[in-house]
Amino acid sequence: MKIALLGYGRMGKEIEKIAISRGHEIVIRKDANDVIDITLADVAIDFSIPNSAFSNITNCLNNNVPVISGTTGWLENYDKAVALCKEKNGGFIYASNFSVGVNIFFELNKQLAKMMSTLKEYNVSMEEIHHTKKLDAPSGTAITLAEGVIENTSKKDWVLGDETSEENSIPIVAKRIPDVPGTHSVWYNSEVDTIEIKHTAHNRKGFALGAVIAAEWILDKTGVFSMKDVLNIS
Ligand SMILES: NC(=O)C1=CN([C@@H]2O[C@H](COP(=O)(O)OP(=O)(O)OC[C@H]3O[C@@H](n4cnc5c(N)ncnc54)[C@H](OP(=O)(O)O)[C@@H]3O)[C@@H](O)[C@H]2O)C=CC1
Ligand SMILES: O=C(O)C1=N[C@H](C(=O)O)C[C@H](O)C1
Repeated sequence: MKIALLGYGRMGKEIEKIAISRGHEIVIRKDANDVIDITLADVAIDFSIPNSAFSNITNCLNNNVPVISGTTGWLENYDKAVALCKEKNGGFIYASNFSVGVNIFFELNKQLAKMMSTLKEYNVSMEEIHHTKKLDAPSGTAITLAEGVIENTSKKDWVLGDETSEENSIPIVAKRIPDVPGTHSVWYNSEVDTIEIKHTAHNRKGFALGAVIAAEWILDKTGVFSMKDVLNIS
């Protein structure tokens, strides 16, 4: 499969290694100002920056190239990307986190939220820790975790910061520490105890492998999908 890497930074380079090891060819490596012909690729994988993800995705969909996006911090335009994908009968997957482990963790988080939903003595909060080069906060993964809690409890939204006076908001603390690939914790605190679930990425290989698996999976499909579809998690 001929792959376009839209974003050739930390993730683009990690994806390249895994894609080549699985027998694929990288035909485009695009950074900020590079002009490319996306039609050279069978599939595109976008791990770029918040300001460029949407234009990269629309370029793919307008040219009938299925696209996987892992870029975070651009979701104000997600619905427009979905609409364009449907209009063009294209293929599109966005995931805030492509690793198998985090996608299992997302399901665990939803199950736990369901179990905690009637226990009013517990307060839910979250923390995400990433490297200091990260542009967005909170992380896309933390937002997905918060959405999982909101779907299953009376919580209505999330706020960035360690405290909220809003009973219906989930506080998310974002910490930046050199070289941390990504650590996410969800806590339920009561006066008597704490329940904690935590996912720690040891490196970027899991994100990259998930993105390549998603690209292989979408090649012969049209529609808007999630990593849950790719991994067949029920
Ligand atoms: N969903 C997931 O599983 C994961 C998501 N991410 C997300 O992926 C994104 C990238 O992360 P990471 O690789 O660490 O970041 P990097 O900063 O290392 O890489 C981003 C790259 O995008 C390039 N870029 C800038 N503008 C454009 C453009 N218009 N088109 C294509 N590329 C462009 C930058 O080039 P230049 O240097 O020239 O500006 C840079 O090389 C982030 O949003 C991050 O949050 C990260 C890990 C996992
Ligand atoms: O920027 C990163 O590095 C990461 N970003 C994603 C996010 O915002 O959740 C996924 C992963 O945690 C690494």
